[in-house]
Amino acid sequence: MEVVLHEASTVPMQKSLSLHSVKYGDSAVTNTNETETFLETSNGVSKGTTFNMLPSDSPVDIRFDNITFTATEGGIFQKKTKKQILHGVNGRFPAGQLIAIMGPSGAGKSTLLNILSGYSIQGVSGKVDVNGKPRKLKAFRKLSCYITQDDRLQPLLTVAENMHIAADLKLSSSVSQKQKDVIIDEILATLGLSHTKNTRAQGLSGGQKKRLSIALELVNNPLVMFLDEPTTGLDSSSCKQCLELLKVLARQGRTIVCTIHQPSAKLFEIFDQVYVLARGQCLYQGGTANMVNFFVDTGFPCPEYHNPADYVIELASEEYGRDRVEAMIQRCENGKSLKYFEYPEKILKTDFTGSARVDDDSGDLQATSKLNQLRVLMRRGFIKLKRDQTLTYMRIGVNIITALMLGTLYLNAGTDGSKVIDNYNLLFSILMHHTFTPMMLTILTFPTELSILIKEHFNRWYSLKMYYLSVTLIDLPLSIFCCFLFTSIVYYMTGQPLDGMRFTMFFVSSMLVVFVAESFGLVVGAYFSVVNGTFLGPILTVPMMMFAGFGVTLKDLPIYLYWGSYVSYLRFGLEGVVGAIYGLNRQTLDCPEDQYCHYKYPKKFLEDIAVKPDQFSNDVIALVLFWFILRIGALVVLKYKLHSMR
Ligand SMILES: Nc1ncnc2c1ncn2[C@@H]1O[C@H](COP(=O)(O)OP(=O)(O)OP(=O)(O)O)[C@@H](O)[C@H]1O
Repeated sequence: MEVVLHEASTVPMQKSLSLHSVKYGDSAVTNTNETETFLETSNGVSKGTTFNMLPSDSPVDIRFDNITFTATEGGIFQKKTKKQILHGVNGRFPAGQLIAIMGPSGAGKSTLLNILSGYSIQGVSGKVDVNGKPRKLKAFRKLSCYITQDDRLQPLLTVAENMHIAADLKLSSSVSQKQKDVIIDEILATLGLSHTKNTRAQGLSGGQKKRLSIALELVNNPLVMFLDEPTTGLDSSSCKQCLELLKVLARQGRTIVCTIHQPSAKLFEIFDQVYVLARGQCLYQGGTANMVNFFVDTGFPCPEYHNPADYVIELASEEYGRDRVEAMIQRCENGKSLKYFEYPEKILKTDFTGSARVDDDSGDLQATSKLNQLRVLMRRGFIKLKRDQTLTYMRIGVNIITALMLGTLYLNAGTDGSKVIDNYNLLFSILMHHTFTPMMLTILTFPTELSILIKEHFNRWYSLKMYYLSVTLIDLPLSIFCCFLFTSIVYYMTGQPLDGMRFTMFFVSSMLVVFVAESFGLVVGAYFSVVNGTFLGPILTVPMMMFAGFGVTLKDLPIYLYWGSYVSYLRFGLEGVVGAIYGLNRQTLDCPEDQYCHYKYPKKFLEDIAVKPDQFSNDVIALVLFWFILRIGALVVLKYKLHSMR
């Protein structure tokens, strides 16, 4: 059967093809045994390709009434002010249509898109109906997806790997690997990405990245797609390809809503329906072709040879005065009027029987089990770790170089009774290394992950807890390896006692300090930007150093500041490593004949610095508690952050 894309004015909904369907995930893969030619275009990505995924459920019709959005402005210590962005807008986005939300910069396009997709929930009032019933957000999220303006892809993974990870997370476990491969191949072929399968996402062109972003969300066959400025950054040919592809997807019965800035006349024609915003109010809603009639009806016709898309933006920007804008808002009744829709009787359905999924808010948001999410995220994490060789080698290299430097600087300080203070300084330097290296690495790298997390989490790829657990686990092997390497080199070169027990205590204390510092970095990185985090991380670590007993010993700490030693994880780390080296009844230290050895007796040294040598188990418990609390803290901060952004 040949399905040819119709003109924008016709309304071909989902075709009834002779199909056999394979149920997968939320939807169905529907295989036709005939070729569909979607687009009559020479440069269209889909010409002659077979695209067999049709939505399995009834199409989704979105209607919104009296939508108002009020933003709260003002920082933590500033007076809060309210700013109304959307002013009671109304509208209807029927299924099977490619819809553009247009308007000048700041008109409220992204705000409206965010509200309709369910991404923005705070400060919103009004009503959104899905197939005639009030939208159930959980159910709606299960059948929709949001594609952000910036391409939030995993740059180190190839196109095929990105797709397989998406399929493994977004398709039910009952779908076999073979079926997933078929789905992936089909999507990539349709989007013209088959030849880039083995290219890493970072090596794709802007248009290919955009198509990959769409491909990833198509994996579970959503009925509704929201795209924020899908053509930004693309050349005119790529823009056309991208919009034509979206039109194909719309024609199959999906509701596709995009925000777009100022399309050329050619691009504008591709859309079925336009929704124009001017300062948070609806200026026009209806068929693309009818917009010119609308201008005539309001008494402000579009000048001859003028692109209607340009004209409407000029109008909305008030280039021809505010009164024209007011007249148009009134004429389209702020989006209530359906007069300018093409074939309103056909597309503006009122009978929505048989669309069960729009009501189904039962079960988890994610398609697969928690265990599967963790497994897939760990797999992705290890691939990234392996590919990000610069960072991985840098981490190993920094540990080796720092260990060699400290080893050379404090050569044999561990056995020499005249160098006990030097050795103490070394122990503190080691803890500084274990604090700053992992903390700064996390503060610098985590915020870049955050944008991908926000997109994937909103699109229901995985739960936040599983993502967080994977982040925690993935880094463990490399952190342990680096710490072991560092400890072994420093310990041996500086002549610390070669005793298995002492070495183990030393390594365990060091390792726990690394884990705590990493978790602290995660709390900071989850909340603050890279710039603020880079400033705050070290600043907040300085009091920890002060209260650890370095510089001012714990004995000399003023009583009113003693509490500080309990909140400083470095204090427990220092106690652990000092106990490992000078505790366990260490014998008298060697003292060179020509030297004065004030701390020849380790016991005296421990007394002077007020460190109890028998506290190792308490130190471990305290550090594990810090680790645990900070990890939970970072999860809470992340959850808050994801929630507050909505
Ligand atoms: N959370 C918020 N707090 C304060 N102001 C906001 C908030 N969200 C949106 N705004 C303001 O609302 C207006 C509309 O923003 P929006 O991002 O929706 O515009 P837009 O039409 O998508 O613009 P552009 O095309 O430039 O992306 C802007 O002036 C923006 O600063």
